[in-house]
Amino acid sequence: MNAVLTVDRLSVGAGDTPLVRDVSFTLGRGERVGLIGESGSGKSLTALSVLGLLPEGVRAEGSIRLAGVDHELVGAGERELGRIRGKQLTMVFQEPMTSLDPTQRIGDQVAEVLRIHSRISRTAARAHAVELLERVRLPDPARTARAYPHQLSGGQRQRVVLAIALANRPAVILCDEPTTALDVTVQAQMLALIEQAVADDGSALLFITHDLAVVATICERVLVMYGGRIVESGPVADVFRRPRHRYTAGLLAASDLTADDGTGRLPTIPGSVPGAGRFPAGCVFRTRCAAATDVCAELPEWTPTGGGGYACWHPAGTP
Ligand SMILES: Nc1ncnc2c1ncn2[C@@H]1O[C@H](COP(=O)(O)OP(=O)(O)OP(=O)(O)O)[C@@H](O)[C@H]1O
Repeated sequence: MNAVLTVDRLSVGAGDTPLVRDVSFTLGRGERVGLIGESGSGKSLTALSVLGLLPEGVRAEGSIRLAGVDHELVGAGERELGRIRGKQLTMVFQEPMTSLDPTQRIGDQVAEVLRIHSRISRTAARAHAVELLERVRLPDPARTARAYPHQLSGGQRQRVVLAIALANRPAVILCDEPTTALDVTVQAQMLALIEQAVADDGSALLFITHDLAVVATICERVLVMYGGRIVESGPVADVFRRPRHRYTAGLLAASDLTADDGTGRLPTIPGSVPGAGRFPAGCVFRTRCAAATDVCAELPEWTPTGGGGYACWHPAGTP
């Protein structure tokens, strides 16, 4: 595999307290990897370490390397990191207003990230910004470009953040619960956009989420964190069907990654995998779901779950 991001023995701590321990993983070009784990297991600190955005008093050790960048990211200076952030490495957070400036028009904010990293005229950047807003399917992009963040819905704001993240065709996109605050339909549209964007640009995706259905929908590989460590990793289908770590099995059993019978309740499927508890024996996960409601209507196996994601399984042997 051609690794674009290599994290090697990353440890993060605050004073003497270890928070992330000995985490190693790679992301290949165009690869979509989920990072799951209970609250406080170290997912966000891992992603923030990659961006060099750890909070005051929290320090990283180990190695983080980005293909094409000849220096180490752990301990790199603000100047070096500033050249990489927003260009090769971008992040989409859960709450779009933490990323957007409430006093600046949307189009100017998108244009700014283009101009920081490449020498293009203000006019060209503005025109490209409108194209990017169109790419994330915002209605009337030229008008949206003139709007301020408070004039958009939460889902539209998150699309703007995605447009900013995609602006410079990054090598790696880190997403930290980007769809958690959105309603089910908007969440599905956002996932489809992210999937399409990484496919178009060949970016690697690290997707942090609590929602295992989202992982089954969008990711090929998954890393499971527990107590600051990666306790299990592998292709989504393998890890979800045959979890090896007790914690992963518990996480799957507690998840709502199961078929919805239309009642809004989430029944247990008979014949489920021991330990995981909810999947039909021999089921195969589809990881290239378009994540759109209309797809689910056409194909019953693409079933919306109560958690707002999509359980993308179908019986083994079906194409
Ligand atoms: N600034 C900080 N100082 C000290 N400890 C911190 C700091 N930020 C986070 N932590 C601790 O580090 C651990 C990992 O936090 P992190 O935010 O990475 O977890 P997470 O897996 O992303 O959780 P969540 O799913 O709730 O976002 C937690 O125990 C958290 O309390």
